[in-house]
Amino acid sequence: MSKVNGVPNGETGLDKLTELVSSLNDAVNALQNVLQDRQLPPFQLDSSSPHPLDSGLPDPVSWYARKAIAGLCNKIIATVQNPAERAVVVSNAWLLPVALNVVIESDPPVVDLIAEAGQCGETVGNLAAKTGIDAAKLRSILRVLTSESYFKEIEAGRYVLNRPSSVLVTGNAIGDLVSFTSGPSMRGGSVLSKALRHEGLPVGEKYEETAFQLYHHKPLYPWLMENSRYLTRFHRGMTQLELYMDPGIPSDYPWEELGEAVTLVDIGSGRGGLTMTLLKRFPKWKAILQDREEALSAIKEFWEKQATEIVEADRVSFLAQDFFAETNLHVTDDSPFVFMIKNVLHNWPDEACLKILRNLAPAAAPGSTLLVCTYMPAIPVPDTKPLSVKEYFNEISGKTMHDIQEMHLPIPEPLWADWGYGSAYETRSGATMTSLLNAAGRDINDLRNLLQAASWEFISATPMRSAASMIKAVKPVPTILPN
Ligand SMILES: C[S@@+](CC[C@H](N)C(=O)[O-])C[C@H]1O[C@@H](n2cnc3c(N)ncnc32)[C@H](O)[C@@H]1O
Repeated sequence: MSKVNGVPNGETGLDKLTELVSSLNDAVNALQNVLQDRQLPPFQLDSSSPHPLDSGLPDPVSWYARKAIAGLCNKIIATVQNPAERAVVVSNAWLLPVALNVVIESDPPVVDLIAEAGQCGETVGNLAAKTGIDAAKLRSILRVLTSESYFKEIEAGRYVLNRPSSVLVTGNAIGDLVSFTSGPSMRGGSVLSKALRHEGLPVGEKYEETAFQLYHHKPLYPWLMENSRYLTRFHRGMTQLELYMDPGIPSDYPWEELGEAVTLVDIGSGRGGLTMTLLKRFPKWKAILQDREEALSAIKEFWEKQATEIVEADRVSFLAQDFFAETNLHVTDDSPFVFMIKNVLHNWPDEACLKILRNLAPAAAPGSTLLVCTYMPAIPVPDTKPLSVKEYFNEISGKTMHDIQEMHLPIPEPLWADWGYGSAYETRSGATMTSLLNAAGRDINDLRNLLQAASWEFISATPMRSAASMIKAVKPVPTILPN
């Protein structure tokens, strides 16, 4: 099983590149079998229509096969490409967000003009005339995008929309989000290495300013308040993104195990879409949505529209609660509190997370459950028996997500240890939060330590068809020492 660079694998006799390509074939076969079994159309790059698997809840095999394929393709490129060439190409990767920003933010947006032109496509000359951008320079930027499979150049200088570029068209919430990530966020990130070096500060001193702040001279949230165009688009984008990146959260966590009648305390709830889904599913559940005072009226309005009967039955309450202040809630009936912190901790550095977690203490009786839904990049598990990609998909084929969770399978070789590029969304989210908010991506050990430091006992981490995992912790019951 052991492999040394360039030396054939002892068991299979395959060199690394052949092993990667054969694994890729196995992952593609697993995905194609799903398409066949479910009578779904083939994946098309050049069509501008979404594939049925681009939204909704995917089956487990296609969820993991797409991760594996992305990870393996990237490892194949890294294996064969000249490292010198790759280093220069990768270090120029800033051109990609910049090019996306050009086609979204031009007036009118280049992406809209190309979409409107339909199958005939639009020429760079017309795009230049309508946007005022120099044609030669625009073409140079568009080449960056076509080489990454955004748009197709059907003849010299004529472009059509394809599936990857279709989500950038105005009105699509993902385009809204990308206008922020490829613009203000990416510009903030450009000074991240300077911010990380703590330039000008004595050794050991903490750098409080984020990279975003260093660049924009304002922390993220005050900056967004002053740039309302981005604020609206950012919120719209984040809400929509959840549908693509977290489709499995309502179905993949064993919610029913929490009890027949519980009160879900949703901390930093936002609109509380997941909580709403759960209250609709479990008629005896209640919820307390906690958020900043200024966020509450929009949250209430959302519930009054989307879950009128739950609001009228008083099963939900809305509480202005700063999570940096102690929670003073008391259970008033026989529905114990279950605390949930979803997509919040990844925004904050450790000290702030500790405050948030410790502030639950007054309301958390011994034995209380806390669920933390957050990104949790995988880490190497050196002692596990390795599994090939083929074995992995044979094992999970036909199984439910619950069966797969129970199997505790390692990430298959040769994707060691984290699906590689297949988990790019999660790893990039962690580092983006470093740049925007001085937070950092946390693996299972970091989360365990954080919870323990706040007197919560880590119980389990459940993978879901989501970029996030669900961490369960409990408030320990104090042991009574015998006299
Ligand atoms: C990234 S959103 C997550 C929202 C929601 N939990 C979800 O999963 O979609 C972070 C939420 O934390 C809230 N928040 C930020 N600072 C807060 C504070 N100091 N106290 C309470 N809520 C806060 C924001 O208003 C926002 O709704």
